[in-house]
Amino acid sequence: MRENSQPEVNAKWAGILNVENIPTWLPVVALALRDGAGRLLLQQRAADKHHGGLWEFPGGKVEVSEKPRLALVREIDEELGLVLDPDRLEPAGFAEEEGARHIVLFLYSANSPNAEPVAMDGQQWGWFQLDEASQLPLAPMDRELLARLSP
Ligand SMILES: Nc1nc2c([nH]c(=O)n2[C@H]2C[C@H](O)[C@@H](COP(=O)(O)OP(=O)(O)OP(=O)(O)O)O2)c(=O)[nH]1
Repeated sequence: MRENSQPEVNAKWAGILNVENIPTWLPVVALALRDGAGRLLLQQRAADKHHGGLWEFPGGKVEVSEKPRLALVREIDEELGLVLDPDRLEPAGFAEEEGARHIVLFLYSANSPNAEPVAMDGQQWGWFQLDEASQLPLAPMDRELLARLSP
């Protein structure tokens, strides 16, 4: 960028460049995976993490330069040993959480009648009908998204 002789103009550009370089929100992707009986796979967050002990859709943060659905394929492989086809992930809504970090959670859905998940991080997980899932202590965004899923 060419230096501008006016200091206030330089300061304005510096501000714009800062905004571009510092993310103001954290993109997270998660999966509403259903088995052959229409049950949802949910897992419990580790006690020492944000929303520790609460139940969530499996998934995680989207890394820089990673496309959302490929980030989800990576996370599901890492967490549950399941390899998904990115083309079979359907957008299923999103939710936002204000806080020290502003999180936007993008939910995708997929069906996998014969999935055999493995808890790669030793986390608790299970298949739940929608009414059973709503009885769990869920992370706030997950409760909101669960309510919007069709039966
Ligand atoms: N993966 C996932 N994360 C969720 C859900 N609901 C929800 O609030 N979150 C939050 C928890 C975390 O702050 C963030 C996702 O990060 P992550 O799953 O990679 O968790 P992490 O252990 O690396 O997170 P952290 O220790 O940095 O808090 O989104 C959900 O359904 N799935």
